[in-house]
Parts: sequence; C-alpha cells; structure tokens
Amino acid sequence: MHGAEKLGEAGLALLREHENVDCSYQLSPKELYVKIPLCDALIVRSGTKVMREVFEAAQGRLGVVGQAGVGIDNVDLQAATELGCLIVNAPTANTVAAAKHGIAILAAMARNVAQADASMKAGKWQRNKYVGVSLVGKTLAVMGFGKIGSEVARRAKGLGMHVIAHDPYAPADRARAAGVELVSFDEAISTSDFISLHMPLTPNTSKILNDKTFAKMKKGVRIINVARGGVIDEDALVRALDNGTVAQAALDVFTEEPPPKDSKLVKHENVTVTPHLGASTVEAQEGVAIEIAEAVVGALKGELAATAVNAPIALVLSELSPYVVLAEKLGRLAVQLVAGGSGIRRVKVVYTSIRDPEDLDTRILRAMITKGIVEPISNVFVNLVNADYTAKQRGLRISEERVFNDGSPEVPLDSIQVCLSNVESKFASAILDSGDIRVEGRVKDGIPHLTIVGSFSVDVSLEGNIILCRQVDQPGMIGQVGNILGEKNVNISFMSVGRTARTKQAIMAIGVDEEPNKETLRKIGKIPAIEEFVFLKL
Ligand SMILES: NC(=O)C1=CN([C@@H]2O[C@H](COP(=O)(O)OP(=O)(O)OC[C@H]3O[C@@H](n4cnc5c(N)ncnc54)[C@H](O)[C@@H]3O)[C@@H](O)[C@H]2O)C=CC1
Ligand SMILES: O=C(O)C(=O)COP(=O)(O)O
Repeated sequence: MHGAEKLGEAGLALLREHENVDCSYQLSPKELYVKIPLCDALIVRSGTKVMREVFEAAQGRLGVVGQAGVGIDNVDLQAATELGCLIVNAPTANTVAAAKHGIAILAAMARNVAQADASMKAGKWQRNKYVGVSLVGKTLAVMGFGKIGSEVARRAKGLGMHVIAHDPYAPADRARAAGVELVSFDEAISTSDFISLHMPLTPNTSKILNDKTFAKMKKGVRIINVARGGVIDEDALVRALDNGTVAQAALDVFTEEPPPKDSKLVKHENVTVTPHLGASTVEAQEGVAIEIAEAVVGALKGELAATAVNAPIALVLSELSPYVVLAEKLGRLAVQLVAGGSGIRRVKVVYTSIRDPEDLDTRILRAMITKGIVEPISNVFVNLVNADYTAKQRGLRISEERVFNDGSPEVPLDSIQVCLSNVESKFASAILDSGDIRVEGRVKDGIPHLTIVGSFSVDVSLEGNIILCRQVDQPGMIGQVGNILGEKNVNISFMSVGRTARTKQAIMAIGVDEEPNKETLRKIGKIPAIEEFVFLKL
C-alpha cells in the first residue's frame, strides 16, 4: 500500500490496521515507477497523474488505485481497465466543502474581498474602487447539477439568488424538488448573471466555455469554477475578461496546476483565485481519507467496491451477492465441460426473473460469468474491471436474454443459464440437441446450486468440486461411487441424481470437498454402468 499525496490521519490509521502503509509525498514519476511494482494499492489526490506508465510499471501487482476525492480525470481509466486495476474514489465526503468553497469565492468575488484585502495590506484605503454587486435577485446558472452543484444551488437560493441549472443527465424531479429549473446549455449561459461550473472534466466538457460560448453570455457575467480548470478555455476567458464580456471570475482550479508563474489569468485584476482548495477543510480531508481507506481495504479483500469507477456498478450488492457467486461458478463449470480444441466463441446467458429489465442490472453477473469462463483457460486474471474488455479481446461474444417468470418479487433472479454454442463437450450429456453446452443454476437459501446439466435436472450445491457421471439408471450406483471416494478419504458433501425416463439414463452429481487423485477417478470410470463422467473444479 502506498500513499502518494497527503492523506488525513484517520484514513492512514484505518489503513494501518489492515495493511503495510508507506507514505511518500511529492514523488517524481520516475520514483513512483520504481516503487509501484512493490505495491498492491496506491492512494493519490488530484495532483498526482496516474497514467498508463504507472500501470505498466506495476507489472500486474497493483490491484487498486484509490483517488481520495471525486474527480478521476488524473487517472488513465482505459489503461487501468486494460491492465485489470480497479479504480475507486471518494465521491461524497468533500461535497459540502467544495460547494461551500464555490459559494465562498462567489461571494468574495462579488464584494472584491481578495482585491480589497491586498490593497489594504499595501497601505491603501480604496472604498470607491471596491464597490461590489448584490447577489439578491441575480440569476445563477449551475452547470452540472450533481452532488456539489445541487448543494451550491441550495446555498445560493439561501442568499436570495434565482437559480437555474443545466445538466443533460440530471433527473428533472430532483431539480424540481430543489426548486431549480433545468434548462438548455444555451439558455443557462445566455440568461444568467453568474455561471458556476460543477461538471466533471471529460472529453465532452473540455473547454466547454470558449470564445464561442463566452460570446453568447450576458455582458458583465461572472464565472465561478471549482470543478476542473480544463472545462474553460483559459485563453478565451482572458479575452472575455479583457473585452468586458466577463466582469469577474473566481477560480479554484486551473488547466495546469500550479499554473505558470506568469499566468495572465491568475494575475488579472478581475480574477479571484485559490490554489485548488475546494476539498481542503480539516473535516472534509478526514472524511475523504476514511472514505477512500475503507474503499481500498475492501477492494484489497476482494469485496465489490460501491465506489468503483471502472467496474460495473455493484447495484443492490447484498441482494445480488449469491448470484454473483453462482454466475462465476456456472461460467467455470461450462468451460470445463468443453472438449479441448473447440474454441469458444458464443456464450448465451439467460436470466429468468420476475423483475423488469430496468430493475436488474446484469453487468456484474455477465462480468462474473466471463471470469468463470476465461480464468480456467488462460493466464489472464479477470476481475470486475477488465471482464468485458477481456471477453472482447478473446473474441467471446456474450449475449444476454431475459425470461419473465412469476416468482416472488423479493427474489431478484429465479435462475441463470449459461450456454456455450458450437463446441464439443467432454461430457456428451451436457450438450443439447441444438449443439449447445448448457448449465443452469439457482440460489437456494443463499447458496448457489447447479440445477440443470444439458437436459438433465440435478441439484447440487456449488461448494467444493463436482463429479458428474452419466449412468444407466439402476440401484446401487451411489453406493459404488461413494465407496471408492470413501476409501481415499474424499468427503462427499452433496449428491443428487437426475434422470430422464425416456432414455433410462441418469446423471449423478456428486459434490466433493477434496480433489480425488487420478487413480480414484479411473476407478469410478471403470464402474460398468457408468457411461461417462467428468471432474469439475469450482
Ligand atoms: N475544487 C475541488 O477541490 C473539487 C472539485 N471537484 C470537481 O467537481 C466535480 C463535480 O463533483 P460532484 O458534484 O461530486 O460530481 P457529480 O458526479 O455528483 O456531479 C457531476 C454532474 O455533472 C453532470 N454533467 C456531466 N456532463 C455534463 C455536461 N456536459 N454539462 C452539464 N452537466 C454535466 C453530471 O450529470 C452530474 O450530475 C468533480 O468531477 C470534480 O472535478 C470535486 C471536489 C472538490
Ligand atoms: O475531489 C476532487 O475532485 C478534488 O478536486 C479534490 O482534490 P484534492 O484532494 O484537494 O487534490
């Protein structure tokens, strides 16, 4: 575990309870590359760039990077995903601090607090020069109505401002509940006296305020930015300040941090600046440190991080947890049933559920099925982060289907079925007439069970390992197999027989705690009534 930027003490203490912690601050990229292969986790703040080189230098060891804040524009998510590294952030603990800093610099700008302070310290008394503007009745456009934007809106209304917002993805009812009207981008920027930026920096929002958009604003508009410097074209802002389109700007963030010493923007007399202090209160930093420490420790333990940035969002985790295990095990079983040499291309997953498709997020289940399929046949370590990417890389086409059934609404899924198309099986009974290998499972009392193999019904809990045998349905079979396993001290945890009357054949599924040796398996294969069998590792 390695901390690259100063983290609150409470978070460090929590980390130390679980991991070895090394705090080195202000490392050069080179120094970081040397340290990183020795670390399982890295925690940074917005000032550290975690680019592809860092993930490459990690040589596969780095499992998680924690960004101790909201914005993750300092992390190369694509590289992290490709190289199987989970990124978690701390999205909630600094919301109020950032919102209050936005309000603080807005109010300071409107009343020239910083400029007046500097003037007095220079021995002057300039009451006429620093006449400000009122906020009451002025229109504020909140650009990005997320966590921080909505807190800013609430506070600005308390100051008597009229607040509108632009956010293409925000739910209208949330804005309505806050008494804020959601408007188009053009309406927001062209009708307001103050514009406050609260969207993430992404390719879509980069330089969203530029010459063209400044030209649409009311003359004398005031700009506040506590989001990211890159959402403004800073040269265009200087031009807009110089030609009076923008009366004032209050900026906490800059395209380059720290900005160049001779930055025209920073030095502009109508600009109020702070050095990226939005999240910097003692309280917020302690909160963020705890939030990120918990996420990183959890991720290192293999828990599904709710704040994972580049993994499928683990919605309603507690509810889906047993299905996540079931999904991986079905993937594992299916792939082990494939005869060597037949390449897997198409995977069909069928979820049977009473839920509407929108109420059931299957991304995590798909990821786990991929993990189950890919891991036994490759050196790739598949995790929630790189599952979809890995599947694509290997040419696996995974299609998902939903089948509606009448069950209890409390049960999110009745069954999961995994079919591998156009492959040969080392256990012919697992193949349907259509040529697909099929396995299906359910969760019973919180435990995943295998319930169908090919066209045979079975019922075996997916714990330990499994032996599947197809035999002529006759008495004494269970005893014969049980004796052979017993002789070698292989403990049977579960056993189930499913038969089809038509063929008078049965499939026996036997759960075993230990892995039987080759000799034991050979003996089972020699029982005359056994037509085929396979040992599957879970
Ligand atoms: N100055 C500082 O120290 C801090 C800065 N931040 C910055 O503030 C940003 C916002 O943080 P939160 O509110 O916590 O995130 P959030 O994710 O809750 O909200 C961001 C909102 O922006 C919206 N958005 C995305 N693209 C947009 C577009 N093109 N136009 C308008 N809205 C758009 C999203 O729909 C979302 O509602 C972070 O991404 C981070 O960069 C966050 C904390 C501290
Ligand atoms: O949370 C964010 O996005 C921030 O900008 C805070 O960054 P910091 O931890 O102060 O470097």
